[in-house]
Amino acid sequence: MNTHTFSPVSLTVAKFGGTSVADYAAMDRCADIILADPSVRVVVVSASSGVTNLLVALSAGVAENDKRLALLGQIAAIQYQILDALGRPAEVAATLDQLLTEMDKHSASLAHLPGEPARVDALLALGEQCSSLLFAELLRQRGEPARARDVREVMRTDSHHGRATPQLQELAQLAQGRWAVGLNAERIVTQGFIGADADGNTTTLGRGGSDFSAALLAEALGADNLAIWTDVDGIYSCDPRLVSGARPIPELSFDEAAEMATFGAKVLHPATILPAVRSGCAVFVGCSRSPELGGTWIRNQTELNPVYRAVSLRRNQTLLTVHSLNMLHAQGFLAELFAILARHRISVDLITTSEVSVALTLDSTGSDSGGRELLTPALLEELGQMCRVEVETGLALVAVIGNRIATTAGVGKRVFEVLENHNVRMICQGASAHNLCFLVDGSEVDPVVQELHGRLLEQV
Ligand SMILES: Nc1ncnc2c1ncn2[C@@H]1O[C@H](COP(=O)(O)OP(=O)(O)O)[C@@H](O)[C@H]1O
Ligand SMILES: N[C@@H](CC(=O)OP(=O)(O)O)C(=O)O
Repeated sequence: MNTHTFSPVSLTVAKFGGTSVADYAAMDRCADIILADPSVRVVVVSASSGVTNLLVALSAGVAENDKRLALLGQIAAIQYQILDALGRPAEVAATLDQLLTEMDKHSASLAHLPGEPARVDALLALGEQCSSLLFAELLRQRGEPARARDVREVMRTDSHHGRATPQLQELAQLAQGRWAVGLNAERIVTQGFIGADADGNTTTLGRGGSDFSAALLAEALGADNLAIWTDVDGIYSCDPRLVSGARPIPELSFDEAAEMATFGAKVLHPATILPAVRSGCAVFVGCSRSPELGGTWIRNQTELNPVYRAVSLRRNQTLLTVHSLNMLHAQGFLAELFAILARHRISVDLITTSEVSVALTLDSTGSDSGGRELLTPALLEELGQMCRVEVETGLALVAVIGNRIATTAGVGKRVFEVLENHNVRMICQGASAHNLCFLVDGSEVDPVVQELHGRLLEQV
């Protein structure tokens, strides 16, 4: 990242993801980045890599005590590696032990009452509490005034455990009142992913939610820049783990980045862009292991606006199709359908309609399973009273992202040539200038994406 672009009075919120704080060496590299940039006053960390997954496994209720203790042991080993490298300072060691004891207590309780939402959130939140505690100590040992502060002091949410909604006004008031004043004196290290409701109960924002937390804090504090430090040197034209010809994109518009995140570019949580757009904060994505490689800047406007920018994919998609002859020439059917979905807190993602059926995918942001769990028996029963319902799982959503997609001749032909031998289950095109997307069977998606990327983005 070019540190010279920041004036001394500007404010950057920097977020470091799980791999960036995976162990002591990784955390130490993050400290280099922070110390090189005086504008970074708020540091948001995720749990060390692997810890949230282990906590999720515990939250499902591990009844066999040996197995439960083994999972706790794996978490403790990750945290103690860092604590040991820090020389086991007594106060930090004592606080870490308290957090690990809480993990033990909550996981023991969930072994008998699996999935209890408030307790699950209390358990999941402990990963970020451990990493922020250790990272603040590391910064202090590097000679930098820094304090771990509990994000629940400011990150007010509703009480919807597992997928809480931030309360923006309260968050802004609390962040301005409690954090803004002291920012020049010491850097704040805080937790992504977690928040608290008005009664002080711990909540979480959904899997991968630390980017979102950092964007919300940047907005609440009026930051100039939000830096997302991760394990890739920017946002690529496709997931580099899947497509070897994918290339980093130096500059993206907010619109393009939002589409990419929504349609599966895991490097950015889908909700990250909106707070940045609202507050006019520029977003940088770079690699904490190799900051010298630069990264992607996301801004309101970009110099280049190519038709084809990227291909994204989302696995594990669920398609809900509702059929009813009552829909024929009727008024209000869709309104009723959406009212039911809204009552069950389901946000519709893609939608296509015919005279007698509606097919839709679910917004599965923050879900590990593509939103399958959102289709509760109560919802299906209510829908079943007004129409015939079909649920298909195991699909994958592919999105071609760029500019003027809906108004450029030949886009459909180039995309669908690749799909000649595949069954396309649903197509959405036309509503957005920035994407064309379709569903295919999950087992076919890798070659489809590789070939599409090759044709649209690798051929000159
Ligand atoms: N278009 C893309 N550009 C870059 N990375 C992508 C893209 N799509 C998916 N990814 C994946 O996102 C990963 C980084 O996201 P994530 O693992 O959530 O990071 P962190 O733990 O830092 O939050 C990368 O390792 C990469 O495999
Ligand atoms: N630790 C949380 C939140 C998060 O955003 O993590 P990461 O930044 O490593 O994706 C999770 O794994 O869901």
